[in-house]
Formats: sequence, C-alpha cells, structure tokens
Amino acid sequence: MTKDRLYLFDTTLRDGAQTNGLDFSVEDKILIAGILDDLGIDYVEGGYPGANPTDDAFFKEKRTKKATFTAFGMTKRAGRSVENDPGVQALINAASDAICFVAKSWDYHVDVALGCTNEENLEGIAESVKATNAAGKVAMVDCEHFFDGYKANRAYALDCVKTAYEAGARWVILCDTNGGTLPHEITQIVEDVLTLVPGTHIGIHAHNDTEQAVANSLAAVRAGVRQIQGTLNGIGERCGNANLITLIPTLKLKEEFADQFEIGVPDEKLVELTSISRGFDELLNKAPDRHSPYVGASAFATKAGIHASAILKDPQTYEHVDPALVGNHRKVLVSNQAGMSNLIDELKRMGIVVEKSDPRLVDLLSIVKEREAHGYAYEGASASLELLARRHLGSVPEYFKIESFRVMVERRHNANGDLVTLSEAVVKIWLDGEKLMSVAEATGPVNALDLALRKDLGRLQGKIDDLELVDYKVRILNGGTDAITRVLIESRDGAGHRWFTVGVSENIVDASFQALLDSITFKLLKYS
Ligand SMILES: CC(=O)SCCNC(=O)CCNC(=O)[C@H](O)C(C)(C)COP(=O)(O)OP(=O)(O)OC[C@H]1O[C@@H](n2cnc3c(N)ncnc32)[C@H](O)[C@@H]1OP(=O)(O)O
Ligand SMILES: CC(=O)C(=O)O
Repeated sequence: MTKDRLYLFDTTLRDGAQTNGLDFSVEDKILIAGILDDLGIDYVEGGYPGANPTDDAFFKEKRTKKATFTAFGMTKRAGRSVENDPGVQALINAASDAICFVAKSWDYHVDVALGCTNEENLEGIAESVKATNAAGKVAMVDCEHFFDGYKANRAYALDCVKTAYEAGARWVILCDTNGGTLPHEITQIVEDVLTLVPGTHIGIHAHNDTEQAVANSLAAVRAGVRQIQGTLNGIGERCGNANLITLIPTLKLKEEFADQFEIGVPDEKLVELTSISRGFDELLNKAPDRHSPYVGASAFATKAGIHASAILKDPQTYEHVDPALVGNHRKVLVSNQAGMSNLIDELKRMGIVVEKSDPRLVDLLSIVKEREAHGYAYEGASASLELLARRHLGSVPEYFKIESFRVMVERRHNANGDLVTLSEAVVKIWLDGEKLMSVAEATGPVNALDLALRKDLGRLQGKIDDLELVDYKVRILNGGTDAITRVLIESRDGAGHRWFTVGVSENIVDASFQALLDSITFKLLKYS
C-alpha cells in the first residue's frame, strides 16, 4: 500500500523564539537549523526577517541543505501595495525558499488588531501570496486564531482559508493560536475546512495551553491535514507548541500512523531523538525534563518492584515501545518501592555481578529502604547508590580520609563600606599518612566548602581537575528550622561523563558535603 506523505514544519526558531526567557544567537540558529535539516524535517522556519538584527543576519544566507528554508512575517498592510510594504519586501528579499505569512482569520482581530475591513484583510492575504509566488518562492499562510475565528464567524474564517489557497498558497495552516481548542472540536472544524480545500494543502499549528497540542495535531491528521507544525521539545509562546520530539516517534512507531503515512525523518534518525532533545536543552542551558515522553530519563524508568519483576521477564509488560528505538534506555530504579528484581538489575547495569542468592543483597535492599526513609533518594542519585552498593560488597578503596571540615559565614562591611556576606571553609584530610589542609573563600558556604575540598587532594588532584558541578538542588523534607535537608548534585567531567550524588542531614552544609564527597569518590572510582 502506498503511504500518504505527511510533512513536518519546524518553528523552533520562530514560535520557539517567542518562549519566555529564551534568546537565540545567530550561531544557535545556524546550529539548530542544521540539526533539523539532518533529522529530515521538511520545512525549517528560521524566524522573522525585518523583526530584529539576529533574524536579519540569519536570513542573509540559506541555512538548510534539504529542508525548505522558510521566513515568517505579516501579510501586506491595508492601504498599500506589496511593493510599498517594507515588511513584505524584507520577506521577499530574505535568502529563503519559502514565506509563511501570518494572517488574521478571526473577524474580531481584523477589526480590533488590524483596524481594517474584512475585505482589506482578504486582499492582503491574496496579494501577499501572489507576490511570493511571483518571486519564485513557496507561499504558506498561517491562519492565526483560525479555530476561535471559525466559532465566531465560520464564513469569514473559511473565506480566509479559501482566499489563501485560491491565490496559490502551497499550504494554508489552521492555527490554534490561543491553544484552547479541544481535540473533538479540531476534528469537526478540520472536516468542515476539507470540504473546501484538499487536506494535502492544509496544515495544523497547535499551541499547548490545555496540554493537548500533540493530541490536537494528531486529531487534525486523522481528519485529513497533511502538514504539522511544531517545535523541538515543544517550546514556544506561553505553554508552547506541539512537541515534534513526541510527534515524530508517534507517527513512526504507532501502527495507526506508521501504516498510513510516510514522513521525511528516516528510520535511522529515530534513534537520535533522545540525544537531539537533550542536546537542545543543553543549548538552552536547561535541565532536560526527566518525564518527557519517549526521550526523558524517566520515560522508561520503573520504580515499582512488581513492575520491575515483570519487565525483567519481558520488557513489553510495562513499555509501550522499545526505548532503544528512540535512543533512550530502560532503567530499573532502586528505591523504597523496589524489590530484589530492581536491585539485581541496577547492580548488573553498574557492572556488579552478584549471585541472586547472596545474602548481602537482602541487607543492601533493606539499607537502601532505611536510608530512603531518612530522606535519601537513590533513584535520582545513581552514583551514590553505586558507592553504597560497592561499599557494602567491599569494593570501594578509601582514597583519603576526612579529618574534619569547618565553614564560617560572616556578614560585614568591606573596605568600601558595602555590606557583604562571605564564607570561609577549611577542610582537613589524611592522604598516604599525610595531613592536608585547604582553605577557600566564596560568597556561599557550599561553594566555599566545594572549593576547599577540591583544592588539594595531593597526588589525586590531577584526577579530579576536570570535575565540574553542573547542578545543585536542595529540598527541605519537612517544615521548620530543624527540618531534614536533601542535597542532590549533578557532576560532569571533561570526557562528558555525568553522575548524580545525594546527601542528607539536618544541616544543609553537612548534606552538601556528603554529596560533594560522593561525587569526588565516584569520579576517582569510575573515571580516572
Ligand atoms: C501568533 C503569532 O505568534 S504571530 C508572530 C508574532 N511574533 C512577533 O510579533 C515577533 C516579532 N515581531 C516584532 O519584532 C514586531 O512586532 C514587528 C517588527 C513585526 C512589528 O513591529 P511594529 O511595526 O513596531 O508593530 P507592533 O509590533 O507594535 O504591532 C504589530 C503591527 O502589525 C499589524 N499586524 C499584525 N498582524 C498582521 C497581519 N497578519 N497582517 C498585517 N498586519 C498585521 C498590527 O495591526 C500592528 O499594526 P499597527 O502598528 O499599525 O497597529
Ligand atoms: C502563527 C502562530 O504562531 C499562531 O497563530 O499561533
């Protein structure tokens, strides 16, 4: 059976750039466009030429090899020709293959936001599309607020779609701009649109304000549209856009879609999705969402003992797809919800081979559960768990011994008379029979402690020079000033290894010290 072609349009660099708190540089945009192009995305929307210097610079050259490089902008303004509209001219002159115009399709917006007549808006759509085609570019029209517009004035919303299509737009995209439309409404409205314009020319652009952007996109595809717009990791204005990282595996792995459609992303690229998604977060300086469908660190992580036992018999018992297909992997966590199956699997993953009948395993599991009851959280701190397990099984050397540490926090006026807070830490260790003492200063006490601890490890110093703390999280486990504090630290080294450690204490500095110490010990044990 021949499959229908379904086109993917990425707007990470345009709608994604409208994410609160996010700014792309030209270099970021070049890198991301390259990733999308390589992945097999059909249309890469790079931004809005004429809107800012970054986008102007980005559109000086074509930035994709295979994908249709697309510029975004407004339709012609009322009362002027396309030739005299600087916005449209900036789009025509940009080094893009296509232009995606945003056009009002809700008469209320035409009146309030544009302040022109409905007819002038239709003329703006038609003339903008014709000018694009005349310039030899592919024309597309994003019908802004299409679903809300349809509910308010069906005839006018449909007129906008028809006008764009009849003027020669390759694609007319139905936008759920405010993101409040539900899947059953998408189905009904798209079906109505497709009585006028073929689905091979219609696309969907769904926002995620009710967390249904992916569901709405799939509902539109079921109803007949053949282009989906979305972004990497679902970034975008307000709550974001449809997440292409979720849509791509759904379209390729779920029978309903895989049997009917072909997309530009080849099978061999599917396996890169996890690293693309996490690498993209890295670029945004954001911790990847552990709970992201398909690609999150927890997407195939199993905590419950009963699940783990079944998964180890056959993974399909608790997995909707094989994690390896999207470059992710299965994780059987050890925690207070774990059984012996979780523990044995986790030890295997760590390279620790123990007989199932080894009585030390029963002890180890109860130590883990007891420590979890005191506040430790090993499911998010696998390096600390590995150290605990290896210590219990007798295979962690004592690289050095802590004699003591001390941290002082002082608030005082400096030489300029400004009030400053300074922390000083002193750490004393024993190494090869010699006592080493390090002192460090920083603004915060944990920072000072970390600096002092890593300042002089004698002959071991060279082995930890590339250790870096990436993330530090504190959680107070019960209220009040005598609460228990849990500190989770993420570390990495120059070779790209990452590991997570945990410390728990009534004292935040002590909890931090435990997690820091585990981090250094783990680095010495595994990566030096
Ligand atoms: C639904 C979406 O996500 S649409 C994408 C929105 N993205 C952005 O706006 C990001 C980039 N935008 C910008 O940098 C600026 O808004 C610019 C450069 C495009 C325009 O800036 P300015 O000329 O200062 O206009 P401003 O932003 O204040 O207002 C938008 C203008 O566009 C007009 N307009 C809005 N949509 C359209 C449209 N589809 N067709 C024609 N004109 C439009 C508005 O009526 C308003 O005109 P007015 O200034 O005469 O009232
Ligand atoms: C065009 C667009 O981003 C929207 O309507 O949401």
